[in-house]
Amino acid sequence: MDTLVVDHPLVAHKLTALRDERTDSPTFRRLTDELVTLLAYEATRDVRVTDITVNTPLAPARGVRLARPSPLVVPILRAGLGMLDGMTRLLPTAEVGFLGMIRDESTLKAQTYATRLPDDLSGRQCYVLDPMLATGGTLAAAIKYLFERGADDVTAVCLLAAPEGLARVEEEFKGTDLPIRVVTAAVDERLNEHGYIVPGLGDAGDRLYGVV
Ligand SMILES: O=P(O)(O)OC[C@H]1O[C@H](OP(=O)(O)OP(=O)(O)O)[C@H](O)[C@@H]1O
Ligand SMILES: O=c1cc[nH]c(=O)[nH]1
Ligand SMILES: [Mg+2]
Repeated sequence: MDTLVVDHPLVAHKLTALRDERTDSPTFRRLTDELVTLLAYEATRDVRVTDITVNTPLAPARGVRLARPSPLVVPILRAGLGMLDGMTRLLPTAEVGFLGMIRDESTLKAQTYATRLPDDLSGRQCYVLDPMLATGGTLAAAIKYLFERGADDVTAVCLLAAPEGLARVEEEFKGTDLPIRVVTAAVDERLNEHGYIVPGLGDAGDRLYGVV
């Protein structure tokens, strides 16, 4: 598994504002959207393209277009929804599939409560969106699900990751040669006793959409 921490002053600036407990929901949603666009630029560095030629008003020019089948973007509900627009702004022709997952806050185990994805993901490049990679249980289950359906390349785009979560995902897929990448704005210090990322930014879903 490859991990890329996007080192850029604009990313750091927006992430700092996102962490601030005084940031309200509308601002949190806007900052998430802006941050994802910056992360998506790095996350799509290996997006597959096909060589094509177009005619300019002067002459033929060689270039590329996104290869088919188009990439599949998979936000993990609920918090991952806050990242969808920022990602599809860069990949407007991508298809979007949905995975609804929630972590049981007493056992910290992830449960899947909704799936809406193509059955056959053979040959698909997938981009999983979830702001928080904490224990890694949610992301590991999501990646497993996509590979079981035939995906051959998965990139996860996160806002924050914990070292424990990165180690867990790495461990789960150790010994396989499945291409997995995690792109994140930062790797924080640790998890606390409740499985929250410290210093983190709190509960991303609640900060985006309110406490339910
Ligand atoms: O790495 P893990 O320990 O599995 O935790 C991370 C998960 O927790 C959060 O979702 P949550 O379960 O709070 O659902 P929500 O998006 O509906 O708030 C977050 O968005 C991840 O999906
Ligand atoms: O820090 C954390 C951990 C899990 N889920 C969140 O939203 N935040
Ligand atoms: Mg939540």
